[in-house]
Amino acid sequence: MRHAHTVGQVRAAEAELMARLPGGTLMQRAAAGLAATCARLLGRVYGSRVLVLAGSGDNGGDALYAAARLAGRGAAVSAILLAPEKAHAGGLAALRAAGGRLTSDLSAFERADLVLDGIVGIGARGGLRPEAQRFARAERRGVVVAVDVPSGVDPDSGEVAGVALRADVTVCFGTYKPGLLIDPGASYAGALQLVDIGLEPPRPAVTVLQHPDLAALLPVPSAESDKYRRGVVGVAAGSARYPGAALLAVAGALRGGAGAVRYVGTAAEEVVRRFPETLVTEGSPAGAGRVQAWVVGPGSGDGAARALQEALAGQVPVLVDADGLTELARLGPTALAGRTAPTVLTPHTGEAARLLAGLGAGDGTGEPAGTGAGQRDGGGSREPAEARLATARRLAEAYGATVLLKGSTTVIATPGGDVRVNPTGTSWLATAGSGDVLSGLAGSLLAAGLGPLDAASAAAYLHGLAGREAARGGAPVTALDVAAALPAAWRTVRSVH
Ligand SMILES: NC(=O)C1=CN([C@@H]2O[C@H](COP(=O)(O)OP(=O)(O)OC[C@H]3O[C@@H](n4cnc5c(N)ncnc54)[C@H](O)[C@@H]3O)[C@@H](O)[C@H]2O)[C@@H](O)CC1
Ligand SMILES: [K+]
Repeated sequence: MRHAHTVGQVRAAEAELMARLPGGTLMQRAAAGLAATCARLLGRVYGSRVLVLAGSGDNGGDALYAAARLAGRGAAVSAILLAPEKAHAGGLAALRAAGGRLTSDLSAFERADLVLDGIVGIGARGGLRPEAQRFARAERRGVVVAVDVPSGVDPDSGEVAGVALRADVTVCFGTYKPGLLIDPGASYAGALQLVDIGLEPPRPAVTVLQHPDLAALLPVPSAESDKYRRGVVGVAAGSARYPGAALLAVAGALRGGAGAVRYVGTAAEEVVRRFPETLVTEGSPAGAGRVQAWVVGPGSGDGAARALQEALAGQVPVLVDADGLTELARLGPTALAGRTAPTVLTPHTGEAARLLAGLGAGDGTGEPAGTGAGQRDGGGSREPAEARLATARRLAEAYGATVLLKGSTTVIATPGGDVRVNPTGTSWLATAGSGDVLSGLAGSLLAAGLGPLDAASAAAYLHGLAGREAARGGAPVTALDVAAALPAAWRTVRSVH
């Protein structure tokens, strides 16, 4: 599990630690870890060409001290100072003493075996300044190692206002920063290396799961398991207008670890023809047999209102998606007020906007917020990352539900303030119906006994891996391909232990 902390949290933890340690200790720890990673990347330090890009703050200080260590081991180190009069004095003196030299020759960037990006770290304000921008655009041959954060990436949100330096490796100090885990920042960070500098930060702002976490979370049938003990997931999806959504949600649910899938709705015949292992009922959730979790809404069209009401009235977890979300936005958060079992909402950006608009609904003061049931567009994710984090948090708190906000980096937030971001996403998943597969999958994990945060984040993780697996070699994928690749995704996470 990777934990990330905001700049504010890092600064507070650093201040607390620095008060107990001799001055400069943290920077030396950071520089030692940074130099060790650079040495590993170079293989042979002696005779290698290293270029330092040093800004005016402590990020530049880290880079200069690390470069001094490399110079001490025989690397030919040169440094470009972006603001020479404000460069870190101690770091610069150390580099000079070790034989490093200053340069203003930009071609050094292109020639270096390794570039240390110490332009700016957690002190970044706004987009990269003009004098730094040319490095983001320059050609280079060697490895780029970002110090703490790739310069130009907002450490808290992952936003890139304009350009940023693309790193092969980012060496971060004390804890990961959210911007390294969230796109677009994540795509600039390369491989992440954490250097322990003794920081003890509080509860993380953002957490990211890794393969071993998934392997520990995913259900394994025991010797006593039968299909009912493994959980039955009810899927209320599909309509005359969108029968395919029923098939896709069921396809996801069948690969989610529940012991059985119970489909309820108008597409019963198609579902059982395609997936004969499914239990089917033509009615609505109230008339169906017992389930351990409901998935409501994919392609439900006009049937969404009744299905949602009946599913919410039960005391099992309910996952609401698509037309179910449009209906929930119309009703507002009061529709969930009496629930004792968890609710999971899986909006894309357009649905999230409807849910936000729905915050005034249902309390007698707001206008109904729905913008047309049955609408299956608006799945884009161009909203800034920072806004997406805030949106997920706000919806989770206001609706008292776990919210999985789909996008290039899917964000999962709980009403209690936990936030996870999914690291496995791929743009190949931006394909019609892939959200329906995700809903079925997450509902199935809920029925199998995972809590709402774990079910939603494990589903996003597996779904992303399955998307990558299906698109292997650069082929376009369909939602059914993603569902079919889910078993491979399970095997992948279980193979790493
Ligand atoms: N505070 C600490 O205890 C520690 C800090 N460390 C390092 O110190 C860094 C933070 O240092 P600072 O607080 O000095 O801040 P930074 O060095 O990250 O940035 C501040 C400087 O960058 C310039 N700057 C700000 N935004 C910019 C932009 N968009 N484009 C170009 N330049 C910009 C500012 O003029 C300012 O002088 C961390 O990222 C980490 O690398 C580490 O040494 C570990 C310990
Ligand atoms: K940096």
